[in-house]
Amino acid sequence: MDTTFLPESLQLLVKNWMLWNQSQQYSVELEELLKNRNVDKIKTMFDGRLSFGTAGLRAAMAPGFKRMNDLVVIQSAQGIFHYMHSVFGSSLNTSGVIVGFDGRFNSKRFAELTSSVFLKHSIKVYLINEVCPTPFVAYGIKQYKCCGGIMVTASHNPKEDNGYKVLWNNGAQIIFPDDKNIQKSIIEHLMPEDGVWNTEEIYSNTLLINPLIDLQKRYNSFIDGLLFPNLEKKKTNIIFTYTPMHGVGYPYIRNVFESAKFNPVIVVEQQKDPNPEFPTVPFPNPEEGKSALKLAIETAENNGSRIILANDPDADRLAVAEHPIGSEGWKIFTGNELGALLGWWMIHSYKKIHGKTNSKLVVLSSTVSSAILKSMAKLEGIRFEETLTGFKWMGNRADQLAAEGYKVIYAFEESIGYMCGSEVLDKDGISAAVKIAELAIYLEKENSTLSSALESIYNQYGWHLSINSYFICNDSLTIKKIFESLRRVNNQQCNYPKSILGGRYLIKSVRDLTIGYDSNTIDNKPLLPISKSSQMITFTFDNGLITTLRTSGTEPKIKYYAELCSDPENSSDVNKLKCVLNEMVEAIIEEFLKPHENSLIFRCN
Ligand SMILES: O=P([O-])(O)O[C@H]1O[C@H](COP(=O)(O)O)[C@@H](O)[C@H](O)[C@H]1O
Ligand SMILES: [Mg+2]
Repeated sequence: MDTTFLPESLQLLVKNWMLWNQSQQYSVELEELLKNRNVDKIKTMFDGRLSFGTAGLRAAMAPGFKRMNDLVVIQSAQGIFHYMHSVFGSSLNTSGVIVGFDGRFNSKRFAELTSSVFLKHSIKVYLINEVCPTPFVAYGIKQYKCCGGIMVTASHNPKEDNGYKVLWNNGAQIIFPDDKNIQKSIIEHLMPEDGVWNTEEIYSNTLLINPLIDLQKRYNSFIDGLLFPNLEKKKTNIIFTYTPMHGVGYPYIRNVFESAKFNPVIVVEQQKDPNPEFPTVPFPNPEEGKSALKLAIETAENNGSRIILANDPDADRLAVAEHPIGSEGWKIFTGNELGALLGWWMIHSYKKIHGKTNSKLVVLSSTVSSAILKSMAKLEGIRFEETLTGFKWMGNRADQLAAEGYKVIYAFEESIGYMCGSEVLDKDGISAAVKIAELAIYLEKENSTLSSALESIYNQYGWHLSINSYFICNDSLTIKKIFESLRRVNNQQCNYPKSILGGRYLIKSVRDLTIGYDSNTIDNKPLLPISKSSQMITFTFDNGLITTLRTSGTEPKIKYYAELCSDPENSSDVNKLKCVLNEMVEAIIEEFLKPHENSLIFRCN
């Protein structure tokens, strides 16, 4: 193949990739690109390497070192193996690793290649040999005392993408310094080792174990321990409709509901089996609301069901919709609202089982999530902590807190991610579905619903109104320009905006986690870790509104989050609060992000 038209450094990268790659599919794609002499595209695919973002490695499946493909998977697995070996030594052989995969194109193949790399080094591999939820890998690490785990998934991303979540021996996703050390180790082990391409051999290797049946049993007993005592779950008029969104969830939900003695769910027939084409949804992301839940709503209405449970395709997130009796339509709970409901229920369940709360209990949420959990914790005498975005932060913090003698009973993030208990140190859409179904049944017995329980929670702990959304932006220069225009650096000093709407709402403080500045701390250093490779600025206004603008670590998006809270004692004027929130969010978008000027792509629903 002719590569001479490429700049020399890029030529070398493409040649190396061709030399090491043995996958027919990706060579054909590369040939096509070379034939078309698409230098810019080739540069974006080859120049650099995939790095660990909010949830591991994630990219489109295509040739190149910056894309997901067989070679990049082998290189990543080799990097992980060698780093793990340097940390755990020979105990890695016996403790081993656990590997899972979702139902996307190539996921199984990537999991087999990963297993092959470890088996070549005589490391025990627990390969979950059916598509499985991401939380099963997190749970399995702790159960089998593995040195780590890998889940091949791109969760809710478009069908062209795939990804690689890497978890450490504590059962949480990797963070600094392990992510940086693995990245370094990958670069030191780029050449595929002998025999790793031959995935057929893995199935005759005695070090390969399929733990699924045993793992499922153990997981069911974990769920048993989470259940609210003495709640008769079969005696209910509630029928739950469930969709796994063409992903992995259905057999697992069916199994867990049966073992926890719920009535079976009604499943959305068209979406019940894994399908990498995600044919019935524009985006396989239950966070998208109505557009993603259309078929679930139809199924529910045809079956007299008034509650929908939806997992994202790797079943680590949960969306819920309710059609309260007598109301006009469906209420799709936001991630924050569901966070409040589950938080309240986890605390309430704890009190029911143990009599009362204590100061060693902790709840966690990410810094872009609603402060409702913080407000609840304060009134309930429980410790609260916030972390950066993504469960890798909450999982690891929960682990540290456990080592300090605390008990983390719940963690959540606004992007419909929930961790009930701390046996799974990651978000888990299956246990969250069980807990929310249980709450709905409990409330039914009290003549209440999820929607009215939410209202009571806000009346008790203060109203917390939030608006979160995003713009799509595929151009990194535009993103840079937007955030630079917010910093307006002059003489090495940042000049962040001081107000919006011509001074109507004043900004009280600014935290910039990209450059490591916080106007609120004595030394101006933020309390949370900084990340130079992603953008994230938080503004706090003098009326209490907190807004964060950040770039996604999993998709080409600029996300914005805003919340305005009322005092628990003074929550009467909710409508006024809503108007102020809407007005401010509109102004923040127009003045800070300038979507038209910057050609940002609006969300489609
Ligand atoms: O895109 P980002 O960086 O905002 O990240 C998004 O996706 C992450 C991974 O979710 P999943 O594991 O289901 O893909 C979430 O942890 C995060 O809260 C969410 O904002
Ligand atoms: Mg997911």
